[in-house]
Amino acid sequence: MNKVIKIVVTGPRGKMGREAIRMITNTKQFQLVGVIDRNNNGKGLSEIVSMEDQGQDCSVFTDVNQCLRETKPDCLLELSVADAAYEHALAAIQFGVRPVIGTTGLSQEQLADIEREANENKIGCIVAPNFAIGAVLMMKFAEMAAKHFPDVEIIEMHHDEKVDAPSGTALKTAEMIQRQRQEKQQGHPKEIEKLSGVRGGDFDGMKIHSIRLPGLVAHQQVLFGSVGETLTIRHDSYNRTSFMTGVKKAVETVMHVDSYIYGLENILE
Ligand SMILES: NC(=O)C1=CN([C@@H]2O[C@H](COP(=O)(O)OP(=O)(O)OC[C@H]3O[C@@H](n4cnc5c(N)ncnc54)[C@H](OP(=O)(O)O)[C@@H]3O)[C@@H](O)[C@H]2O)C=CC1
Ligand SMILES: O=C(O)C1=N[C@H](C(=O)O)C[C@H](O)C1
Repeated sequence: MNKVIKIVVTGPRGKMGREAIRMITNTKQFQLVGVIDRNNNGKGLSEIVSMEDQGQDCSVFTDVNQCLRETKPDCLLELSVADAAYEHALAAIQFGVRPVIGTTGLSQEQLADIEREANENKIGCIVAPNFAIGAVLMMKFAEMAAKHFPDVEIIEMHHDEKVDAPSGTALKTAEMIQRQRQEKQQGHPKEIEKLSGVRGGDFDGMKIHSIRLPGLVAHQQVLFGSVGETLTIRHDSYNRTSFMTGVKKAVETVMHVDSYIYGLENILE
């Protein structure tokens, strides 16, 4: 019989935190042992979120070290904001707890620190800018296409409560495309922006555009252009259950690895 995986979730009142708690509660081999919330220290989870369809109650902690010391989890599922995620992940590694980080917006330096600490301490750690399987495929397909189409623009579209722009997915997509694409500065060399920012953000010569609107969840198009043709690769998350298959896979996998992994594509068969 598989051992039960004990999990601490950060950001439990958030959109992803609530969805993840629901998934954990409904997964036999997972056990929610604590949550980390910047408010509500000492309360019970049922006092801060609706437990309608959720069975497991647990304690709420504000201090990450106290939480990890008292609950002794196997895995910390990080779903809050970048700076808190950085602090939580480093603390988890020090306690021998494996982080699964879905939070986006961490700097390259923050990610490099987490990678170094995980590898030096031989603690499994998975950072996944997007847990949706379709989004991972979109990124892989875009990487394949970039070999043949060096002209590319990324348009990511999210709900207007999102704090980081561009999205973690857009950045990861650009990084994957960069690995295959021959170096190119796109557009007209004498292009003039008559309205500042109108051409989007520049990532190694390709453009990323971020749209924020109520009604959206998480969507991305990768557009490639060539002579007389375009190719559009698009993914849509219509709700946050779309991320849960990937979260589950990452939590299961992190228990069997002893180093840092960046991107869900590296753990999918
Ligand atoms: N990898 C993936 O597939 C996905 C990743 N995400 C990422 O997950 C993260 C969370 O997204 P989402 O749930 O939509 O966001 P929400 O804003 O709904 O939730 C964020 C949670 O983090 C808490 N929080 C905010 N600031 C801090 C802080 N300084 N310390 C501790 N906790 C804090 C908030 O509490 P409070 O109410 O007190 O502010 C809230 O509970 C984002 O980075 C998002 O980009 C989202 C979807 C999918
Ligand atoms: O904030 C979100 O909602 C999402 N964030 C992640 C990102 O920044 O890419 C993943 C997904 O796009 C939803």
